[in-house]
Amino acid sequence: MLPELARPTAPRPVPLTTVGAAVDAESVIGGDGVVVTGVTSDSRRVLPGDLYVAVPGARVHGAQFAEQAREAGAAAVLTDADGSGRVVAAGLPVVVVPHPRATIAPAAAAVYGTATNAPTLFAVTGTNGKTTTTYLVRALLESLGMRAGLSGTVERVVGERSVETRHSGRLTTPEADYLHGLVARMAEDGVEAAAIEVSSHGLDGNRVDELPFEVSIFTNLSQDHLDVYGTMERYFESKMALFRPEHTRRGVIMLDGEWGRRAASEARVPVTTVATAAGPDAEAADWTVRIDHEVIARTDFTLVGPDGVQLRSSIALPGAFTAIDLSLAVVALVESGISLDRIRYALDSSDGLHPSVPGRLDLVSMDSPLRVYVDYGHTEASFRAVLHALRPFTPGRLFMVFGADGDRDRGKRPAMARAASEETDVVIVTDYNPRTEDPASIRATLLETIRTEFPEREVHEVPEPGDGIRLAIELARPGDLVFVGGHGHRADVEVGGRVVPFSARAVAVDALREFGWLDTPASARTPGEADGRTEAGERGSASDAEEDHLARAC
Ligand SMILES: CC(=O)N[C@H]1[C@@H](OP(=O)(O)OP(=O)(O)OC[C@H]2O[C@@H](n3ccc(=O)[nH]c3=O)[C@H](O)[C@@H]2O)O[C@H](CO)[C@@H](O)[C@@H]1O[C@H](C)C(=O)N[C@@H](C)C(=O)N[C@H](CCC(=O)O)C(=O)O
Ligand SMILES: Nc1ncnc2c1ncn2[C@@H]1O[C@H](COP(=O)(O)OP(=O)(O)OP(=O)(O)O)[C@@H](O)[C@H]1O
Repeated sequence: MLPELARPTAPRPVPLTTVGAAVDAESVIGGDGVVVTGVTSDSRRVLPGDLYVAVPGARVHGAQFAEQAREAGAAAVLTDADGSGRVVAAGLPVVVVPHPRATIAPAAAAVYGTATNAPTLFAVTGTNGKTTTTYLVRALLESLGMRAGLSGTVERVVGERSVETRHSGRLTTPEADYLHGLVARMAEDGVEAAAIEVSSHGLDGNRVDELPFEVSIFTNLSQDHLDVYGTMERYFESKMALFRPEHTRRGVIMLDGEWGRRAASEARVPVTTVATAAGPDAEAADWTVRIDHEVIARTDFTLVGPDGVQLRSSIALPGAFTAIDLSLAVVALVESGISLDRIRYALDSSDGLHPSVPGRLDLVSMDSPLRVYVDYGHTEASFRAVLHALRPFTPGRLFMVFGADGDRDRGKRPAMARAASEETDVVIVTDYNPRTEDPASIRATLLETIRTEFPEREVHEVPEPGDGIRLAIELARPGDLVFVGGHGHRADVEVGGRVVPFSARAVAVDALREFGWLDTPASARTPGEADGRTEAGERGSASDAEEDHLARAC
């Protein structure tokens, strides 16, 4: 059986006492002569020789799984005083610390050696554009002939190998033990640089501690996650933790808007700023982006930097925001020491960047005269950015099929409904990913805003998302465009706490065929196909161990 993707294949044994010193342990019980070769905070991922970090969580104390960890071959456990009794009872050596979650990263760094042996790491944070920008960083690196890695909402990638995030714990920013293991594997595999999505929850939960980011990108900030943070101020502060010397050497910040300006002034590391040339922050910025020409399949732009240096290029995606995301990626690479001339040469050689960003403004079929896009956006700002991008290329009606996340920031729902109503002609409200919430009440909130504030807007309520997508495609006429917001790359949704298979892309392709928009067999792209990679299995998928774990974890 192959090892997991988030583990080095040739781990080195590290004395438990060394780990104890790295985490400033209160005590190490029974650790003499014990060595560990890996670290995990999930008992279901334990491999022989591991240090299992038993974290007191919101739901359970990880020490409950000490026995299970021992049976899987754990060599020792790191936990707090509350958990240590159970570990001793399970017959394992124990390292005791006051706050186990905060010590996952230093323990993993000590075992995997990631503080000194890691690819050049780029972090991307912000409300919208993290996934997109990490894929653009990776595409740029690959266009320079560099071996690249990635970690984010869609997948974790080491060179040609990848594992989907839904099969590796589902978090955008995984736990620190996973990330350090992944970075160690990248280093072992000759990956030269990698892009990592950093969520605010990841920062709060110490998931990116001890990772030596070279450059961190701030894309933007708008309303999201207020169920957790309460105020935008606290949400902002959580993101700003990334821009401190303990996390990153430098920052690249999109200046446009109040939060961008504040991010630039409150960062505690040297920052380089980017702004749109037409915006009010252009004068103050180190780099500006000007949109030269937009067609639906391509956006041309000029990036102007210090001393007038210039890059004229294009991205094969619609929307000014995609050129902005690419500009941030270019500036981050320049800040890491890669010359702009080298980037220009690479982009000129391929006539701009042709990235594949799974589930972000994803055109479902090249062969259909009706354009249907599937997108992962689930905030007002992302709805507006994407719909503005599509509107100029829609001679007919713009349809939007969407719903809102359950168990997440309820306060953003009216603003999402407002954006959908203002920017489109026909709105179809469906369920999206209700999790444990009552889907009818989520729909009711969205519909109330639409019917009260936009009484003229054509609106349909269709609970089942597949039926909603089918209705849009059935009603559409030549010249219309259908935008499905929310599902993006996802292959499932959570309903009543159960994970149910659902692919908006697959439903859309079937509906295009059913209503006569596609005569030929579907040519729907799968994630990665457009950049030459194919299905997970062919491109070097997760190991059996990883898949097994994941099946159980889901
Ligand atoms: C609020 C939050 O972030 N919670 C995370 C946290 O949960 P928790 O503290 O409640 O942990 P717990 O379930 O009590 O378990 C305690 C410990 O026991 C371990 N355990 C548990 C069961 C078992 O059989 N064996 C075992 O070892 C767990 O791995 C954990 O270490 O630690 C868990 C283990 O890593 C995470 O799965 C969980 O994420 C939950 C599921 C979650 O939904 N998080 C979201 C909010 C999140 O982090 N989202 C951001 C993206 C946001 C965005 O931008 O959209 C992300 O980065 O993904
Ligand atoms: N710079 C940007 N500004 C606004 N919207 C953007 C920007 N970049 C991408 N988007 C759009 O925002 C939505 C989310 O994009 P993406 O998944 O890249 O962001 P994210 O930060 O990773 O979000 P999430 O954490 O929810 O996955 C998509 O609709 C995407 O097309």
